[in-house]
Amino acid sequence: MSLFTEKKPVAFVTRVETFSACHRLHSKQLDDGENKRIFGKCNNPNGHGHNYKVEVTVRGPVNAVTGMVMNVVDLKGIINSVVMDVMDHKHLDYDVPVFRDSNLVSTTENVAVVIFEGIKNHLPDHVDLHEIKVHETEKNIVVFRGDYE
Ligand SMILES: Nc1nc2c(c(=O)[nH]1)N=C([C@H](O)[C@H](O)COP(=O)(O)OP(=O)(O)OP(=O)(O)O)CN2
Ligand SMILES: [Zn+2]
Repeated sequence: MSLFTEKKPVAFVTRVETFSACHRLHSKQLDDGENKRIFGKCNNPNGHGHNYKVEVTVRGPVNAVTGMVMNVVDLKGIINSVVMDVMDHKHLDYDVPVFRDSNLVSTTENVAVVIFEGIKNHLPDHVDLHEIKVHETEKNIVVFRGDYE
């Protein structure tokens, strides 16, 4: 079988970016005691910071002419506008509208969901957003693939 003559290969492409941000785990839906009990030291009003690593993985057919699912330069531009411009060197709870103006707690789970929802509609029609992986620390990592219960 020769390449591309019978079936189009489908590939996954990942772009990695890092950003620095601070936050505090605190739910507006809970009182101070419950916040302290659930979030412990992470509820400290002074907040704390992380160097987040975000892996954005898209899935699509490899174009027979360009050899690409999509140009990673274009993917980088999308990540810059959705993630870097919005979250880098920011306080997630006070500076990022989706957290500031809602009841969302700035957990890594919610950061991953926010990034997924922000990126998915910017992709070309033939490309799907497969996965967002957010490393809050080297030990704490969350994956979101767009699944809802
Ligand atoms: N399910 C989640 N649990 C926690 C999250 C989260 O996003 N999702 N986040 C935190 C805190 O933000 C905290 O920064 C991480 O806590 P921790 O792992 O305790 O961080 P340390 O660096 O202190 O960990 P060490 O064990 O000392 O290395 C908490 N929970
Ligand atoms: Zn934290």
